[in-house]
Amino acid sequence: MSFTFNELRHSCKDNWRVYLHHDFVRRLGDGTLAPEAFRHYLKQDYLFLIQFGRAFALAAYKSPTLADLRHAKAGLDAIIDLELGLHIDYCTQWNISEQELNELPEARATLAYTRYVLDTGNRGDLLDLHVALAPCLVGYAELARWLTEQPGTVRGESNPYEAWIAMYESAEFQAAARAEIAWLNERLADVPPSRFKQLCRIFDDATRLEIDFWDMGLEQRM
Ligand SMILES: Cc1ncc(CN)c(N)n1
Repeated sequence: MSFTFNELRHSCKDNWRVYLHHDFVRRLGDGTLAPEAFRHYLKQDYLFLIQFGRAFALAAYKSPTLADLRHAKAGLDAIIDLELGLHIDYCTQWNISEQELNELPEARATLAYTRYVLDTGNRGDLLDLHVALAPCLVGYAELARWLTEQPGTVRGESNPYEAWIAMYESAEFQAAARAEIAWLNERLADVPPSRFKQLCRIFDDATRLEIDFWDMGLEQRM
């Protein structure tokens, strides 16, 4: 029996839909998201991305081959250079200083999600870790594509969140997500059904933690 990423995604299709089509995402798309909710999300996402950078570094550490090591490095580059670069620019535009970012406490949703992924990677193997990382990379790439297809999505300068959407629909980010899916498809082809079931649990856990992250942003919770 051979499994694919699509089957993994399908195994938690209801939570996957809630994650991708969350109110936070819809409001980013039509430009109606409260600026304070976005600021709260931005600040927490900065902290999130730092921890995810550590998780991709853990993937590099756990990589047995040069190909795996290169794949982990590409994920780390996507987080550190592409996403965190934009975040820091964004924070400047939204008057959030570097000092404020460095003094921020982590919200519970940030702590729960990032430490779940790091713990899964520490106690499991490289496949467990990449499955825990997948909703982050693959999910944002998919939700950017979904947003661009929605008739209610406002593009251009009249949407204050235009640059955010553009970053996730960019060729570089979409390519990083496709590379993650290809890597997962190769590994999933060899796993037995009992192992696939464990991986579905990890994927669903990470997807639910993404939903909590949107909720945290929308309700500006700590
Ligand atoms: C919470 C969260 N999840 C995913 C991404 C996209 N890497 C992000 N920036 N933040």
